[in-house]
Amino acid sequence: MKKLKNIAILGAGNLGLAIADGLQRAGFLADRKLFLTRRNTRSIESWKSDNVEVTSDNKYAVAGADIVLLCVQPHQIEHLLKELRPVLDSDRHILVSVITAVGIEQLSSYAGGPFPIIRAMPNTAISVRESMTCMAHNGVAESVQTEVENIFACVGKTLWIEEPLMQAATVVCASGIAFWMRFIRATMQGGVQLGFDAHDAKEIAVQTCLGAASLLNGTGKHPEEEIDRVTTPMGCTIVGLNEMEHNGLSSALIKGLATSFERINQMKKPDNEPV
Ligand SMILES: NC(=O)C1=CN([C@@H]2O[C@H](COP(=O)(O)OP(=O)(O)OC[C@H]3O[C@@H](n4cnc5c(N)ncnc54)[C@H](O)[C@@H]3O)[C@@H](O)[C@H]2O)C=CC1
Ligand SMILES: O=C(O)[C@@H]1CCC=N1
Repeated sequence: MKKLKNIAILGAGNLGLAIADGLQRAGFLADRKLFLTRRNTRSIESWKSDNVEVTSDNKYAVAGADIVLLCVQPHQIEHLLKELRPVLDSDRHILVSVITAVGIEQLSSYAGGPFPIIRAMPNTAISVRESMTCMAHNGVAESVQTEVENIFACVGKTLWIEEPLMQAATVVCASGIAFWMRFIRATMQGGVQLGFDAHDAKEIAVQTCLGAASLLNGTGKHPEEEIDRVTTPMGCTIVGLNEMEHNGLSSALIKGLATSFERINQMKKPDNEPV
C-alpha cells in the first residue's frame, strides 16, 4: 500500500493551528504524522499525541515530513527557509505557502533551489472545514497539485487561480472572514437595539447569514435575484436596504477590499519593515 505523506506545519499560530484543527476533524491525519512547530511550544503542547509531534526544531520536522506548510508571518519566511536549506530535498518535499505577499519565485530563492512550491490562501474557517482555499502554482507536476488539493479539499472548497490573483484572494477569502464577522456583529447590535437579547440576536444573525449563503451556494443564482424575492413593493425591506446604500454599504465594502489590497502592495516592498 502507498505510504501516506507526512505533513509539517511550520509556524503553528492562528492559521497553522486552524489548518491542523480542520485536518484533525476531517480524519485526514489518521494514518499519517503531523509535525507542528513554533518558536515557543508551550501553548501548543496539548496537541501532542501518537501521530502529532510538537517541536521548535523546524529542521527535525521537515526531515520527518513530505509536505511542508509554511505558516509564519511574511517577515519571518526568509529566515525560516534559509534555515531549512540543508534539509530540503527537491525529490521529496512539497512546499505549500499560505504567506501573504511572498511570491513563488521569492520563496524559491529563499529556499535556495527549484522546489515544487504551491501557494495556498485558505481562511480560518478551515478549522471547521468550511474554508475557501485559492491555490496557485507555477508549473508543478499534476501529481503534486492533486496531493495538495486533496489536503484543502477535505477542509472546504478549493479553486486553482493564476498567481497574480493571489493578492485579491487574500483579501476576499482570507481577510473576508473578518469582514463577514463585522457584518454579523453589526446585525447583532441592530437586533439588540430592536429588542432581542445578545444570545438570541447572535442566533438569528448567524442563521440568517447561513441561510443567505445557502441560497447562493451552488445554485447559480445572483444575490439580486434573491433580494427581489424579499423586497415587497413599498415594504420594510427596500427602505432599510436603500437607507444602508445611502450610507454607503456597498461602497464601504468595496473601498475596504481595495484598501486591504493596497496594504499588500506595501507589504511586498522589500524595505517595508514588519508590522
Ligand atoms: N490569520 C489568518 O486568517 C490568515 C493568515 N494568512 C497568512 O498566514 C501566515 C500566518 O498568519 P497567522 O497564523 O495569523 O500568524 P501568527 O503570528 O498567529 O502565526 C505565526 C506563528 O509562527 C511562529 N513562528 C515564527 N517564526 C517561526 C520559526 N522560525 N519557526 C517556527 N515558528 C515560527 C510564531 O511563533 C507564530 O506562532 C501569515 O503569513 C499570514 O499572512 C493567510 C490567510 C489567513
Ligand atoms: O491580515 C493579514 O495580513 C492576514 C492575511 C489575510 C488574513 N490575515
